[in-house]
Amino acid sequence: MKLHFIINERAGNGKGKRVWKKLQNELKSPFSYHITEYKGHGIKIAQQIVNEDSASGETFLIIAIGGDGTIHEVMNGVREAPNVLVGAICAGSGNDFSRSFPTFKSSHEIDKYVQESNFEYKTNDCGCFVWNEEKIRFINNAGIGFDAFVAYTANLSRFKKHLNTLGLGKLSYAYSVLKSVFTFKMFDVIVEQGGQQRKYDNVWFVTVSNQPYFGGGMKISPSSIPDDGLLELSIVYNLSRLKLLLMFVTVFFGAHIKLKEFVQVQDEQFTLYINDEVPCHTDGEILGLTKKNSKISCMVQKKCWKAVTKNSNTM
Ligand SMILES: Nc1ncnc2c1ncn2[C@@H]1O[C@H](COP(=O)(O)OP(=O)(O)OP(=O)(O)O)[C@@H](O)[C@H]1O
Repeated sequence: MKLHFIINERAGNGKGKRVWKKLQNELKSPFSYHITEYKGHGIKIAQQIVNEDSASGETFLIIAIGGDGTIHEVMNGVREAPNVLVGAICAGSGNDFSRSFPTFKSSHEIDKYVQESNFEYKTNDCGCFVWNEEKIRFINNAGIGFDAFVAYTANLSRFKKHLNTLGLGKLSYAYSVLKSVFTFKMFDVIVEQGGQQRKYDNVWFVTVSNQPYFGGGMKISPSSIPDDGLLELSIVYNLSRLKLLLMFVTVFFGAHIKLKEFVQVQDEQFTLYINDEVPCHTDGEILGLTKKNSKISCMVQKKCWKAVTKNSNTM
């Protein structure tokens, strides 16, 4: 099996580089590797690998080394290519991918997986956000509002870099939540589902989930399963700033679902209508701001990618 690595050396404030350096020296299997040089580069590299290797008909493995953003880019480059398996070594700060999908932890695991003749994988769904007429895929979740605002604040934060340096990267999201609670402006949204429309006022965020976790371990959508052909849309609205802060404590345990200000619906597709400028993200990567009269379609893409799975006690 051909083995490719796509590495974001900057992920986790340099953890990507450290992880790759160690792995590179230890790997016994032949491999090719590609270092990302700018935001979005991971998509182009993955596309290029797929274009070059698909013709052979041979199965090949692409391993992303980085955080959720790097894995997100690799997935958007691979798309529905049938003979590609996707794996990851988590080297970011949030690493929500690793909470629902198996990841490699060592060169030994990778060597063992590649050498197996009967490599195991699981076919999963992903979500799609139609943004400016382009379909953007997400593996973990996509969101509009406060969670995107927090991701934006976290990505710009110098404090995040300091926390990463101290090995406390997971705290950076909590810090950004605290800061954003006092600055974020709530918005109104109309959700269309199954031909019915419902309006929500004073919304903090709308999150569409393919797996339970977001923001570095918060269990926003406990019932989400990445291969059930469905997405879960969660809305938090009409909540005071103080109660929102309390909610972010309960969300680590999934207890927030009992709040009357939390609504969740499940379906294959949703359409959102928004009239304000609100930040949006897919897998924590900022897409931009909605505009006046924005219409965002969101749908599941069933069983469209293959994730490496536990194999002979290796992972
Ligand atoms: N060479 C590079 N220079 C600057 N940005 C890069 C480079 N390579 C990748 N990126 C971008 O860095 C961003 C963050 O990457 P990633 O999400 O992997 O790490 P992280 O933010 O540390 O982890 P997490 O998302 O799990 O918190 C992504 O938007 C990615 O496109």
